[in-house]
Amino acid sequence: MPRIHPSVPPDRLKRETIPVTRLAKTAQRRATSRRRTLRWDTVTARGGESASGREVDAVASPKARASRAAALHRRAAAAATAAAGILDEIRPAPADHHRQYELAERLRTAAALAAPGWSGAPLETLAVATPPGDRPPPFVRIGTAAPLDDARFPALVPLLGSGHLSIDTDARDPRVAGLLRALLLRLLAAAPAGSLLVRAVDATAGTPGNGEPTGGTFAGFVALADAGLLPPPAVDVAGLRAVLAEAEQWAGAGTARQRGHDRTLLLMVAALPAAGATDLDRLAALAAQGHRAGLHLVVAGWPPAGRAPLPQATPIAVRNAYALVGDPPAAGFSSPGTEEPGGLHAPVFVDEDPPAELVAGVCRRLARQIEDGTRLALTDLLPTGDLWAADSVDGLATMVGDAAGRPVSLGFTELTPHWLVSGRSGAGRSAFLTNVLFGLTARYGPDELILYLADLADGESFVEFLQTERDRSWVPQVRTAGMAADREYVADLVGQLEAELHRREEAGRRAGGQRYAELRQHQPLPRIVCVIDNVPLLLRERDRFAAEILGRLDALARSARAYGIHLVLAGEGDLGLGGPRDPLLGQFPVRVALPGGSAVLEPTNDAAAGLPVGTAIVNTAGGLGGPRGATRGHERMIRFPDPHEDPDTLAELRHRLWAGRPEDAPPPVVFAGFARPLLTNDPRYRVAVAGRAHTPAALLGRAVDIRRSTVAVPLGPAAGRNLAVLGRDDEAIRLLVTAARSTAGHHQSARFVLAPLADGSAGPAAALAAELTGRHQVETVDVAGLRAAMDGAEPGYLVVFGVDVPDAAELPGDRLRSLLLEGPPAGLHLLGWWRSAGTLAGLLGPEGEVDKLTAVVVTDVPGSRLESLFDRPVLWRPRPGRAMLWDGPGEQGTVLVPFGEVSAG
Ligand SMILES: Nc1ncnc2c1ncn2[C@@H]1O[C@H](COP(=O)(O)OP(=O)(O)OP(=O)(O)O)[C@@H](O)[C@H]1O
Repeated sequence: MPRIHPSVPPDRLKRETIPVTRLAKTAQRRATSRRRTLRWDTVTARGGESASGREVDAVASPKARASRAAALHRRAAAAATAAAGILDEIRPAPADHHRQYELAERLRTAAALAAPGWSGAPLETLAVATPPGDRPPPFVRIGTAAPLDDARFPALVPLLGSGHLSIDTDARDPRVAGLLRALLLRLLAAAPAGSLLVRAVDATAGTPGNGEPTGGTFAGFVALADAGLLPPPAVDVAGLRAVLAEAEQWAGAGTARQRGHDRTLLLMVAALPAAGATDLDRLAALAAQGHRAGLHLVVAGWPPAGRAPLPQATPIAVRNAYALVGDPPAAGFSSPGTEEPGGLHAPVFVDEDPPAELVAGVCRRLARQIEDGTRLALTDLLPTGDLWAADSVDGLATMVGDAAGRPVSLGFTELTPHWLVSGRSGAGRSAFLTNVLFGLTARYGPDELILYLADLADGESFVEFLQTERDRSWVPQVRTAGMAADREYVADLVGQLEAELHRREEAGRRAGGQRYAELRQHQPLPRIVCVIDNVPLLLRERDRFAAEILGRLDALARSARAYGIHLVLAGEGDLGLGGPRDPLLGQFPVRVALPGGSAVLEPTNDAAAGLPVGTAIVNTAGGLGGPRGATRGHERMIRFPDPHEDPDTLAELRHRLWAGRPEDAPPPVVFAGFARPLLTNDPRYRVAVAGRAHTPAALLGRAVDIRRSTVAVPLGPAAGRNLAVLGRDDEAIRLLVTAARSTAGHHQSARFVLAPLADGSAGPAAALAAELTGRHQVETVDVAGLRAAMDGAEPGYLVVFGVDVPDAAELPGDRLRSLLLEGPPAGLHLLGWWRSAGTLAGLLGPEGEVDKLTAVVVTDVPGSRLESLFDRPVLWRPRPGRAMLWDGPGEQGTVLVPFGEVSAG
């Protein structure tokens, strides 16, 4: 049985707390005698149980009896009011100063033992860093008891683990509000983080008649809401009922031990709303039972009119200057049997409002500790059993996070084939996608799942899935990955998916109209997931290219769903895909809104407003909302882990996946838009220098495509097999040099005539000559020498730096033209650099068709200036590190990354 001052027997406390002054003694005697009178009167008025009362009643008429009863009642009420006033003024006074001091000293010592630190020390001695105890505190301080002005001790009450507390005045009285805040702060700060959950009822909070929202009594504790420790208070009867229902569930679940956890639920009622009798009954019933099940109540404003004291509660009565503390449940401040229960015989000055910064600091500390303690890890989203245990015939599914403690799974099926993921930069989009991709690759093996990954934003993406310098492992389901990808890369990726879709449709048709699941019975047909991040960069230009790719995505999304091909489009805002009614969006029923990602939800759905990083709204009905507050079966708010928090786990998982790969599995083909390919590393160049290439070719760079194809201009014996490099920048000169160098790589020995006609070209030409000399015949010539070489028609390569410089005017156009046409069949090819499109276009015959004369690679000349050359609109926006090649009739052009500079040796 809990006692307030364990080292001091309660009867002693009572006996030794004696009135001190004569005046006080007299006052107390008067009060006692008045109290007796009052009791007699009250009994008479209620039941007429005195002998005299019964006699009078026997002879009087009912009317007279009624009016006498009313008079008695009025008298009794007046006497009660007067007595309360007098009692209020009387402070129980101690009798013997010396013993009072001694006793107070002993009680202080006892209190320090019973309620150390947060639960009992003066608030001004506590700081945010003051450590909590190792369990919720059984006693808590409510203020300072002062039997004498200078003999004080902490007033403690038993609460958690044993009973409740009621206060006769609610939090509209600022002293009560302060006491409640102090009490709550002490309890929360003293208990280990997360061991004490609080629910609050506060009719002073909410939006009162003036329309101004108020945070109410516990506004300062708001930081605990996100941590789930103290949700916003119930402000009305509906809220009260919800809290009561939760508390009843808690209490109904049995003792903490039976529930299997040792958390305590504290229900703080700061001010009751206009509750009905049933609500009050429920509250009283909870008090009667709850303390055995780890539910404790602090109810301010109890008892309401006509109600009994709160069961199992220590009552506090607030008076003008101090409070009176009644006996705790099942334990008096006096020894049982010695005297009638009378509570603590000393006035108590209740704790004042704690400093706001102390409250805020403690709440932040708790929220942080809870967050740290409940933070999810990537491993929480991974399967617990074997890797690759799932099959994808009916769809793919993976855990994407947790909603209120329950795992949330999201999938790719025919009904939910494609996803849109939106969030502002830094909102955890990569984190979310990384979780999803690892979740999938851990569940579905390479024969069940293939991944294509692309990110249009600058920077390294998806590196966790790819080989790096230090770690040569990779995730075997990944076929290709494009980082800092150009839009041409994405167009090629879409082309790859279109081709695969076509292949699957064809197979289905050939098999008599079979769909995916049936087709899989005869052939391996992994599901394909293609993730494209930063989609707005794909559509930024709003030109023909963007319109075309949107149309292709739409068509792909429509048909691919039935053939196991799935798209995840991610980025900021609405991803540039158009308004919510855009038909393309209809193909994407799954919407994931990260912080700042509301645009992928319906405009009226504000579920994603104010999300913190690490959370998302997952909606499987195209972003559709629903009535506010209603449960939405199609929508969840999830928390998800930051997978990069534990790089070791990521690396370990990648190694496990890699170790399980099929023997011949090639690593993913990686395109990094910010990197320069090197000629010496190029597979086609290596084949050439090994003497295994059939036709000589000028190698220019790597295409911006998913295969990273080498961009080559074959220089066979057909008319027009020449190369014109068009541009004014250094890139153009470098391209010419690379073309010559790579062509040389195809020959054991060949003849190269270098003509550095343009200013500044002598240096590159000399370097090239030095490189080629030894193995090849190299001549460096001027215009006259070039003309001679043209006329001589000896097989070889004419490498001309500046075909259209003024000096070269001596080269007649018709001679050049016939060289381009007739030279190659005779083994003489021109690799020439032009600075403007006009002179090159001047070589065209009346029928145009530049491809008959030469392949053209362009650097910094925009498409609008190329129309005269190609005789059609050309889509080319020059940009650093990129060039475009047209080789062949009607060619759309291939965007390439030219090889970087490095010696061919
Ligand atoms: N679940 C999470 N919980 C807490 N922090 C997270 C979580 N996920 C990501 N973060 C943090 O948020 C920051 C941004 O994460 P991430 O790189 O995934 O975002 P992003 O939206 O892809 O950003 P960007 O577009 O700028 O690359 C990182 O510092 C990361 O550590």
